[in-house]
Parts: sequence; C-alpha cells; structure tokens
Amino acid sequence: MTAATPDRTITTDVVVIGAGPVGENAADRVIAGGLQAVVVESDLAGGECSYWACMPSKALIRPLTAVHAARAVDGAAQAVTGSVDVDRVFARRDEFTSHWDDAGQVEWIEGIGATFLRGRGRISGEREVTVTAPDGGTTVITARHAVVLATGSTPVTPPIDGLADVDFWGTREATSAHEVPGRLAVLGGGVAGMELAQAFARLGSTVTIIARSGVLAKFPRPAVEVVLDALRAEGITVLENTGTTRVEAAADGTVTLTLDSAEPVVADRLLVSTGRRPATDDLGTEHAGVELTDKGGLPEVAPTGQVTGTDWLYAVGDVAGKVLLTHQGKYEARATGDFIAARAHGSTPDAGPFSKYAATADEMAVPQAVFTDPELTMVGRTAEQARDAGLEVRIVELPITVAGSALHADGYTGWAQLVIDTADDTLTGVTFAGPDVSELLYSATVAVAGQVPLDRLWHAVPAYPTISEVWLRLLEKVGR
Ligand SMILES: Cc1cc2nc3c(=O)[nH]c(=O)nc-3n(C[C@H](O)[C@H](O)[C@H](O)COP(=O)(O)OP(=O)(O)OC[C@H]3O[C@@H](n4cnc5c(N)ncnc54)[C@H](O)[C@@H]3O)c2cc1C
Ligand SMILES: NC(=O)c1ccc[n+]([C@@H]2O[C@H](COP(=O)([O-])OP(=O)(O)OC[C@H]3O[C@@H](n4cnc5c(N)ncnc54)[C@H](O)[C@@H]3O)[C@@H](O)[C@H]2O)c1
Repeated sequence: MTAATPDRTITTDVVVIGAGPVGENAADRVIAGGLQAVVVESDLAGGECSYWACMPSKALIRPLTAVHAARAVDGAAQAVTGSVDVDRVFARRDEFTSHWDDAGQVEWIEGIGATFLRGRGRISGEREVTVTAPDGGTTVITARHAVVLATGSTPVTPPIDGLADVDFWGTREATSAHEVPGRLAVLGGGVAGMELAQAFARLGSTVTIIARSGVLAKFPRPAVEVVLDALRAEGITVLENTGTTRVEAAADGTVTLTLDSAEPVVADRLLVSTGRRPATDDLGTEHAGVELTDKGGLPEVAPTGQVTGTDWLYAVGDVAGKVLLTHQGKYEARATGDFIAARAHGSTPDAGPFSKYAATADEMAVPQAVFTDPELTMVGRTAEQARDAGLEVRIVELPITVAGSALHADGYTGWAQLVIDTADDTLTGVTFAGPDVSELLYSATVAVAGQVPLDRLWHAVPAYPTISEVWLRLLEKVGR
C-alpha cells in the first residue's frame, strides 16, 4: 500500500501508464468496450513516436527523398536546379511534431472519454498506481480491472571508454535538431542509425557510420547491399564489423572515436543509436509480484498482453519487449484493450491464435519499413528465422526489374525475396529493397498474415506497369 497520504484518490476501471501511440490505443479500446480509463503521462502525450522518433525522422527524410526521386527521372531532373532548403525542412518537421506541444493529443485522449493525468505513474499495490505530478502532488488510482504498462523504451548507451564524458546526440537530439553538423559520426548501424545518417548526409553533413557488426543485421544481406551501395555512392562512409574502443572530446567540441580495426574517426557531432530497452525503471513492478530480467525486461508477455504470473497487469508496445514498432504496438493495444473489456464483462474470451484478443501477427507477420532511400522492407521471417522455427523453406529471390520500376526511376535498383513454407506452399517471409518499396509492404503483409496459398496468389494480378509486378516475376520463378 501507499506509504504517504495521497493528495487525492481515484477509482476507475483501467489505468494506462504511458500515453504514447500504444497507450492511447489501449485506452481507446477499453473505452470502446464500455469501461472507464485513466491515462497517465509523465512527458508529452503522443510519446516518443510523435515527437522524437517516427514523425520527426520521417518528416526530415521525406523532402530529401522527394528531391532525390525527381533527380532520378530524366526530364524531371532538369527542373531540380537548387539545393535543399534546410531551414524549410526543419520547419516542416517542426510542424509535424506540433512544435513539441501535446495539446492536440491530450484533447484526443479526453475526446475518447478517458481521464488524462500528467505525472509519473508507479505501481504501488495490487491494481493500484500512484501518480506523482510535476508539482509533487500525488494521486492514488485504484483500477477495478487492469493496469496497462505502455511506457515505451529508453536508449541503451554502450559502455565505451570515455563515452559518458562526451556531449553526444541520442536519437532524440538528432530528430529534433535545428543544426546540421559538418562531420557526423553515427555509432550503431540499426534502423535508426541508418535512416538518420542518410538524412543528415543529404542535409549536408559528412557522415561516417560505425557498426560493430553488419548494418541492418536483421535483414537479408542482399537487400542490405542495395541500401549500402546507395549510401556509399552518396559519400557516406560505412564501417562494418568495427568496434569502438574509446571516445574523446577535444576542447573545441570535436569528438574522436578510436576504432579497433580502422583509423580514428573525428567528427563535430556523435550520434549514438545503439538500440533501446524496455522502460521499466522505477515502475514498481515488484508490487505486482513481477521480477524483471537483468536487462530490465518484463517476464513473458502473452499474446493478450497479460504479463505472465499476474492477473491484472498487462504490457503493450515497446515496454513489452517483443517488437519495437509503433504499428505493431498499436495492434497489440487493440487486442489487449478488447481482452480486458471482455474479461471485465465477465466472459472468458477465447484468445487463441488469430482471435481478436491475441496479437498473433507478432509471432509470424511483423511488417517493418526502413526509410532509407532506397527503402528496405520485410514482413515475417527471414530464411534463417524460418529454419530456426523448424520450418522447411524454399527461397526465391531476384532483382526488381519490371516495366514499372524502370519507369519509376532511371537505373532503378531493387531486390526481392520470398521465403516459402513448403509444408503448405504459403509465404512465411517477404523482403523488398528499392526506391519506394514501402508501398509494396502491405501486399506482402496480407499474403503472409493471411497465409495465402501460392496457387491463389496467382489470381492476385499486379497492375501494369507498376513496381508491384515484381510479384508476378517472383511467382514465375516459383513456377506453376
Ligand atoms: C529514431 C526512431 C525512429 C523510429 N521510427 C519508427 C517508424 O518510422 N515506424 C515505427 O513503427 N516505429 C518507429 N520507431 C519506433 C517507435 O518510436 C516505437 O516503437 C513507439 O514509439 C513505441 O510506442 P509506445 O507507445 O510503446 O512507447 P513511446 O512512444 O515511447 O511512449 C511511451 C510513453 O510513456 C511515457 N512514460 C514512460 N514511463 C512513464 C511513467 N512511469 N509514467 C507516466 N508516463 C510514462 C513516456 O513519457 C512516453 O510518452 C522509431 C524509433 C526511433 C528511436
Ligand atoms: N523505420 C522504422 O520503423 C524505425 C526507425 C528507427 C527505429 N526503429 C525501431 O526503434 C528501435 C531502436 O532503433 P535502433 O536503431 O536504435 O536499434 P537497433 O536495435 O535496431 O540497432 C542498434 C544497432 O546498434 C548496434 N550496436 C550496439 N552496440 C554497439 C556499439 N557499442 N557500437 C556500435 N554498434 C553498436 C547493434 O548491433 C545494432 O545494429 C528498433 O527496434 C527499431 O525497430 C524503427
């Protein structure tokens, strides 16, 4: 129970801690299910995604991709005679982040009928959350049915000698920047690092990416090569399989990275984008009888969002530690919100695979788009992951060379791969790399999540002349 006397107490049906996109969706679904909800947020409603991640990064990237796309089409290229207006790019990004003002998101939360409470939430007892407001005031909320953790994730800083003494950028500082460093070193070749490296290179920085393993290591290598070739052609230096042993700042602010297998890199700014971990610090999970892993992760979270070993605690989105993507977290939140509401109304919902109460796609059909230019998209399993899951697979891959791609951009370079589950001739994974392939991703997601048999896919005819005709080339290679 709470030690000090709270300033006020509230009783509601469901408490959602964290008003990122995922928490907002969880609240929306429990309210749609006829329950009350209180949403607690310590920072900005809308979360990382709206202000320091998806929205600002894509808002920075889009104008740069648009210019590049025009330059890749003869006749249009001649119309692009100037350079990018960096200030206008930043200004447009500022619009998409609502100038880091969350009034609109708070209005949306209250508009769905939830109570919004600004403050830091902490589990303080069984179905009980104590919220400490910015002014220090406390509110104790008792939930009749459930507490939903939607607290997101926090960046992981690697234990590199000297790094803690350097004033470096994380992804937050990079996505909200109003300056373009002359030389930018990017530590970490994951999705965030690769996207931001190219964005700043196109804004004018001289960029070096330092990756301790291969970049974008979760994706098939030939697809990654399509992206790497393009980044290198734009003048970005990519050092793979390169460890960083020391980081040091000089009096003038320049940063020197000592590497284990390359010459030192000197930069005006260092961006550290080396991954994230669930935001579970000081969440009071011990009051739910939950023991965190040594990396701060929750125990297993069921497809319904229920945290193993508890009856009333749920986790969705990044904090659940399954998939760190907004769309997938929102999908989890829909299943969890509906599950909580159904249970609250006294039913024992059937939460089997593909029911509305289970985030089944988390295990077999997660779509991801990397917004480098060219783009890299994948849904489902790579061949390696499929084999690890015990599936027998057949791989079909080819370069993307169809009339649609040739028309789309001069010298269009792309690559596609199907991972076929030979047990039932369905697709268990699809990858595309190339300019604008993110718009193909949903077609692949439908095929994988829908477990559409290949002989039926022949009847899904891609329009001529579009890039999606690559589907036909892939099927022809599979054979009929
Ligand atoms: C640079 C970058 C770019 C990205 N781009 C994309 C993209 O293009 N597409 C995509 O799908 N994903 C992208 N992601 C991932 C995406 O940002 C996350 O998956 C998404 O934000 C997760 O949503 P969430 O609601 O779980 O967490 P968050 O968005 O992190 O929201 C969690 C909220 O909880 C609040 N909170 C935390 N603890 C407490 C507490 N104790 N009390 C009260 N409130 C609390 C936080 O302040 C925050 O507002 C990107 C990530 C990064 C870093
Ligand atoms: N387009 C999108 O959907 C998008 C964009 C950005 C981020 N995200 C998501 O946000 C999450 C965080 O992104 P991220 O790129 O920070 O994480 P990540 O886990 O994708 O990549 C981190 C990278 O840093 C590397 N790394 C770790 N320690 C290192 C060290 N000491 N030196 C050099 N490299 C090191 C890792 O090997 C890995 O390649 C990801 O899960 C990602 O899916 C999504």
